[in-house]
Amino acid sequence: MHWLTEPSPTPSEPHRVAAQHRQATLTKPIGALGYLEQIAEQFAAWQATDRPELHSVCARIFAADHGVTRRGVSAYPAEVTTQMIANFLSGGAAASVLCRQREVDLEVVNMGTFTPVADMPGLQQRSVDAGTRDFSTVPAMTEQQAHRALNAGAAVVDQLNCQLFIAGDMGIGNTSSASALMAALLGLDASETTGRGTGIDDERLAAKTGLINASLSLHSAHLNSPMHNLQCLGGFEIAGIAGAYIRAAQRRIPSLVDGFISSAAALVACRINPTVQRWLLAGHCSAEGAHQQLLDTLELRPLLALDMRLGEGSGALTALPLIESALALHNNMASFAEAGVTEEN
Ligand SMILES: Cc1cc2ncn([C@H]3O[C@H](COP(=O)(O)O)[C@@H](O)[C@H]3O)c2cc1C
Ligand SMILES: O=C(O)c1cccnc1
Repeated sequence: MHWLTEPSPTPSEPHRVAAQHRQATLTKPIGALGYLEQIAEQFAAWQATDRPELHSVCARIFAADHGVTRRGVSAYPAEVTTQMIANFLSGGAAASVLCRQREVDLEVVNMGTFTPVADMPGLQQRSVDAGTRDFSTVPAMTEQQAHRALNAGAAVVDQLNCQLFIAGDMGIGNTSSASALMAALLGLDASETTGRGTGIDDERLAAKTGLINASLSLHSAHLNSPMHNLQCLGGFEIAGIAGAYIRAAQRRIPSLVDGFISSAAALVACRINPTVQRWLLAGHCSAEGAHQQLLDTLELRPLLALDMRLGEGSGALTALPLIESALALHNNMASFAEAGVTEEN
């Protein structure tokens, strides 16, 4: 069997049940901590313990350039991708600040930019090619490139030693790729999956939507499997993130999914290997309009909805304190018996 389709382990149902029983003994009305209780129970199942803890979180930002940027689909020029790689590593990007604040280990993975990026501490060079090709005229990648990008994502996760993985994305133009993938995989019109990304106006949004629909028609004969969708419409960073989610699930490492782009990568991952879904948790719902539907399809409930639309892992990193609170409550609250509080009638 190819590694991509190796099933991930099943999270421990007995430990989920044990954690549910513990929640029922804590000094609060039954269920009163709402979704925070289910998060603690989910971590119990993932870690196969009734007292789950979270000490080590790793974030990896996958960066790549997109040929489709030459069609004016983004409010920003493609060179921002490489400029932001330096900004992540010098500590000035949103993701850098949030990682510092929460003591999250951060590295950037160069999956393939138009211009080479010099080595820097914290940068992994895993370039597949100098950016993808323009998917509005040709397939974004060859099948071999798609596999190389998926393998690179897996290799990143193979090096990790952590209890929770966060993937971030950086790639000017990548909302076009994500929207095209979502439309192709869910059989939707691009008008249902396409948004403003970095903030394009109405006119450019209409052009972006039209371009994606035309691209779906162009590649229609080939859009017949998750791999072929990824190859025709994907980005190297999206493929890297998909490969990372698959390998993380296989290694029993849960992934906290970020925004629209990483969710599109999660959809690709789950279509390649449906057992990945049980190792995913959604950090937030992005302001990119189609994200909620994507999360519904993935059966993931976002922890936050703050109108963020940045990517980089920023939404997932912002949600991290809620997970820490869920686990602290689960582990440290007193039971009715310990506190001498009378239980329900
Ligand atoms: C300075 C800057 C920092 C970013 N960090 C993430 N993105 C986000 O915006 C891009 C996607 O939007 P579009 O498809 O419209 O280009 C991606 O790079 C994504 O990571 C950024 C964008 C900019 C401009
Ligand atoms: O939700 C995201 O990941 C997103 C949305 C807009 C631009 N960049 C990223």
